[in-house]
Amino acid sequence: MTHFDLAIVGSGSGNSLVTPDFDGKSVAIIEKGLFGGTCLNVGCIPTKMYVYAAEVADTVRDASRYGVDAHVDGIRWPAIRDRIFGRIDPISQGGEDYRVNGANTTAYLGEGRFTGPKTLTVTVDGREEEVSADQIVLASGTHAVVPEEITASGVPFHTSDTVMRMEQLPSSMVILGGGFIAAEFAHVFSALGVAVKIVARGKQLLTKEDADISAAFTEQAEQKWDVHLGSPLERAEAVDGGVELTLGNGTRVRGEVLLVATGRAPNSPSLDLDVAGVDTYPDGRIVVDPHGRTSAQGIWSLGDASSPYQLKHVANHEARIVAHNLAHPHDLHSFDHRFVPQAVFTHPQISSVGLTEEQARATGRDITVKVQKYGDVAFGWAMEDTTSLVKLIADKKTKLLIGAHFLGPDASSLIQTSIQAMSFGLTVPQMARGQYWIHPALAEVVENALLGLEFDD
Ligand SMILES: Cc1cc2nc3c(=O)[nH]c(=O)nc-3n(C[C@H](O)[C@H](O)[C@H](O)COP(=O)(O)OP(=O)(O)OC[C@H]3O[C@@H](n4cnc5c(N)ncnc54)[C@H](O)[C@@H]3O)c2cc1C
Ligand SMILES: NC(=O)c1ccc[n+]([C@@H]2O[C@H](COP(=O)([O-])OP(=O)(O)OC[C@H]3O[C@@H](n4cnc5c(N)ncnc54)[C@H](O)[C@@H]3O)[C@@H](O)[C@H]2O)c1
Repeated sequence: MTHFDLAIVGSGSGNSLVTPDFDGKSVAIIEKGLFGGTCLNVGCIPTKMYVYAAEVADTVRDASRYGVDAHVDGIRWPAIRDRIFGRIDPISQGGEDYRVNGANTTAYLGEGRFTGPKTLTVTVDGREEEVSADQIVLASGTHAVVPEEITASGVPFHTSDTVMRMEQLPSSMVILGGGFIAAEFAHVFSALGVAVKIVARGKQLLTKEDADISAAFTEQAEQKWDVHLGSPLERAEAVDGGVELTLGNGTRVRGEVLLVATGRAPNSPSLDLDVAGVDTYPDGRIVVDPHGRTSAQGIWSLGDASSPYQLKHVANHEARIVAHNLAHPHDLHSFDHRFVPQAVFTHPQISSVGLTEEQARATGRDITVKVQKYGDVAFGWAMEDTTSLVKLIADKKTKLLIGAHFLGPDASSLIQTSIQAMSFGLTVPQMARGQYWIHPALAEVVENALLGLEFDD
């Protein structure tokens, strides 16, 4: 058994816990998969690199609207794939090497599980190694969940872990799920020329978004993709040249390749947490207090493993808080989950922060709502935009923004002023008229939305 000052399970956000506070102390990093975790290897980073390529293709296809004639001559999938992973894989490998050869770090490249209250056994190349530590951080993330109808059927399928490394582009793809991953990959693969068919059990896509955003997105999606909503999956079969899904309403949806995007669940079951006295919620999420402490003394958790948000910026924030708390036990900082934004990098792009209109009304507050079209500001004219919108929701009494929702180009960037105002308590009048808005930038759509919110005085 080797004893450490700190042991970390998971090299995603967990990797950033090795701060200068641990110089001169011993740290074990336990990682069973690709070093750097989900975001770097199979999540945010490669998906957005594909999204960018998809947008280049869409821009070319759309060029004639502006009097610029152009067309896509071809999509070189291997070139796109190899460019993306040619950049990412060395970063992952470099991160691993850095920890393997670190002055105060020991990397255990295998699966860890608790075999005692502060003891983990890690299986490395079939060998069992015991690691104990004064403090342990569980940054163990989540994995893709695949419905039993798919696993039991034996049909071949991809998840987000594998689909980006396919050998060649299929002619068609069935995507099961109507959430973030489904929406992003539908955009990527359709822009790259694949016929996309979406099967989602909800009545709309992205049902957790504000109802206006979800409805507008679903309407646009139905114009581009073959979308099947509101009927559960009944069975899956391998057919000549691909996979066929049969839905509860009898519809059959067939594609060369199946991508399953039906949510992600915590990796906690494989950690034998009960041995260490670490409590979990029924969904497997590790229970933590606002400082990141689990129910077991000296064991902490952060990121997807324990957070209500499966988002990298939240995992990064929580890692910063836990890194501080590990070194400053008498000055504990707390997670700030007041205004957590999110963006779906699909087409059109979507972003949100705060309450949906439905949630805002449910609080009983007197609210004011403004929907502002991109097409009504100068830059929107330049873009010939007819479908993009901003929806702001404010509390009439406090004049504070309580929700912001964007659907359209640059949604993930345009929302930042709203996040900032909500985080720092700026009122709508302060935001709208207490600063300049560059003319004729697209951000004027936010300025106009703010000016459209109505207050009594
Ligand atoms: C396709 C996709 C796209 C995404 N895009 C975005 C995006 O654009 N923006 C965004 O904010 N978020 C995005 N996310 C979510 C984001 O990737 C996660 O929120 C983030 O990676 C969570 O970080 P983490 O450190 O908590 O967990 P992870 O990065 O998942 O790291 C956990 C690590 O722990 C390891 N591990 C688990 N159990 C054990 C064990 N027992 N022993 C040893 N090692 C173990 C795993 O192998 C993994 O490497 C995306 C996710 C996916 C799947
Ligand atoms: N841009 C981003 O920030 C980004 C991008 C991708 C993923 N993520 C994170 O990763 C998480 C996982 O993404 P996701 O799209 O897999 O999950 P999700 O929760 O966003 O969507 C899951 C979808 O699958 C459906 N579903 C669940 N079980 C099903 C079943 N048995 N049969 C049919 N449909 C079923 C749900 O109704 C839902 O539409 C997201 O919640 C998000 O936090 C973030």
